[in-house]
Amino acid sequence: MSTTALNSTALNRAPDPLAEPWRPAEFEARLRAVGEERYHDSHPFNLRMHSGDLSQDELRRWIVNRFHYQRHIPVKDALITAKLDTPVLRRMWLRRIQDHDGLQDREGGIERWLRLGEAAGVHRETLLSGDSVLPGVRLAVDGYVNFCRLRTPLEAVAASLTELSAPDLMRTRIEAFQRHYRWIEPQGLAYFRTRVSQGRRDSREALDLVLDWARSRDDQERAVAALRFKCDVLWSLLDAVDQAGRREQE
Ligand SMILES: O=C(O)c1cc(C(=O)O)c2c(n1)C(=O)C(=O)c1cc(C(=O)O)[nH]c1-2
Repeated sequence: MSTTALNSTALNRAPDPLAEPWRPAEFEARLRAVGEERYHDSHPFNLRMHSGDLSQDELRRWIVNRFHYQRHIPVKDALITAKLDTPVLRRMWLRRIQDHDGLQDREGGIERWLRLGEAAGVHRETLLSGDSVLPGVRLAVDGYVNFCRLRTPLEAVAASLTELSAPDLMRTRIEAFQRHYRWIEPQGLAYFRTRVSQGRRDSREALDLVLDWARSRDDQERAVAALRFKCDVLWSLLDAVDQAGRREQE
């Protein structure tokens, strides 16, 4: 990611009241361009994952640290749900919480991630304790949760639009795991399989809301900036995981 790209995360810039809103197609293209430019599928750690270059320790470290992100997704979705003012919208967002938490014990995305850990030889107690979560990962996840706590519903929902790019990444990841990391038991990949269809549905719904809500140019620019910020969250998380591995090798 270039420095210019980082500096353009203009979350607090002054709005230009005279700026014309972008037409819906242009607005959508600008949102999608953010993902193409800075989604974490092109982070060096993900590239190494996909080409089979990660050691068992590195992959396990990623699973442990990514669990910190996973377990906070329903927390940030609860914060968003509290900002939505109709039953239809709250039901829509509540389903996301249920996708992760399940409707009962031993179900849902968090449980599937715990099983991914077990399939890779990481005890669920290790994941649940959170003891080995890296400081940079904690900060990145806190950043995302607090963003959704403090910003408008439009910005919080726009931040979730990284999920436009997630289903393709899930498919690449499943293939990479099957080819290069056969020591992980295949049933552990259920998390990623489930996210392909969930991510498609969630991102479609979120995109429709953002296109509908952001009518002024200022709102549209805020939505784009929110999505850039979220890309930075995912990128920083992987930076922390990547650097911990490099430190260990020194
Ligand atoms: O593994 C990934 O690369 C990845 C990325 C993202 C994303 O793009 O935000 C999510 C997920 N996974 C994921 O599993 C998930 O449940 C999820 C929820 C959200 C969100 O912001 O609401 N993003 C993502």
